[in-house]
Amino acid sequence: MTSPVVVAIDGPSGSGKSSVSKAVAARLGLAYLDTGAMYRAATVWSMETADLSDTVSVATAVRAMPLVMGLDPAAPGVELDGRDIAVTIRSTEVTAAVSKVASNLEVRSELKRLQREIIEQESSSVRAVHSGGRGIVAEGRDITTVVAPDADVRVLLTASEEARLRRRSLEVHGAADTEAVDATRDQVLRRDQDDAKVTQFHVAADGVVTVDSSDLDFEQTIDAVLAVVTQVTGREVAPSA
Ligand SMILES: Nc1ncnc2c1ncn2[C@@H]1O[C@H](COP(=O)(O)OP(=O)(O)OP(=O)(O)O)[C@@H](O)[C@H]1O
Ligand SMILES: Nc1ccn([C@H]2C[C@H](O)[C@@H](COP(=O)(O)O)O2)c(=O)n1
Repeated sequence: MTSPVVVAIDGPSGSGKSSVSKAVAARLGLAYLDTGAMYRAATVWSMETADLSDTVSVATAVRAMPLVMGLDPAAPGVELDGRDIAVTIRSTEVTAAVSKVASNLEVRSELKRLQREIIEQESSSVRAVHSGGRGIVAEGRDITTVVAPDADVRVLLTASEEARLRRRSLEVHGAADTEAVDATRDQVLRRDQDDAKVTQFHVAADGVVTVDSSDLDFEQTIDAVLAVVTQVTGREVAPSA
């Protein structure tokens, strides 16, 4: 049995955090936590049950939010009050509003508490005895610095603005021409600007390893992150099938 490992990955929008973290978790047999999905779920819940312009009302709502995070990297569901909201949280409306909710410091404090609880649970040695020594890959904007600064492996996944806009544009519009890229700027660059007021994800903190994926394809980026895991923990990763 290998001991549990915690891998923390931060980075700006479109750098590949979610897709790369999921693949890394699957390759290592670890759980996967998408903390951005938690802020998005908090936004959905606040839209439904609070006044978005009132920070106290939003914080009160989020403290009572009936959220269940799925941790399977192959199917990481998000359940709110018994409803599957995996699609809803990716809507344009939620994406446009999420930075406002994420800048509410009381919301951040509550979600940090929940995130630490999940990371602790997935990496406790008690659980490891039963699960063959799991662990977790947690990704977001403040995991390496605030939520899990003591994680075994800490990675800042970056990419140039151009690469991030192109990737998001291809994903959302199926094209990366000027018009499609321009339509993507708000959800990538404006959001980063707003998010950077409360979190620091552009520069690696001390001890955090930067992986720049600007000139790497998806598979090369996964391999680069796995190489950091091996380098830091000594854990060998089996080649993909
Ligand atoms: N190295 C890469 N090369 C090419 N495309 C990539 C690479 N990494 C990720 N992608 C693609 O870029 C898009 C954005 O990736 P992803 O959603 O994982 O980014 P993210 O950092 O989680 O973004 P956000 O924080 O906005 O949710 C996806 O379509 C993904 O498949
Ligand atoms: N640890 C985190 C994770 C996410 N956020 C905020 C910033 C984003 O705008 C929003 C959604 O994240 P995404 O799904 O795009 O990765 O949540 C944060 O502040 N801290």
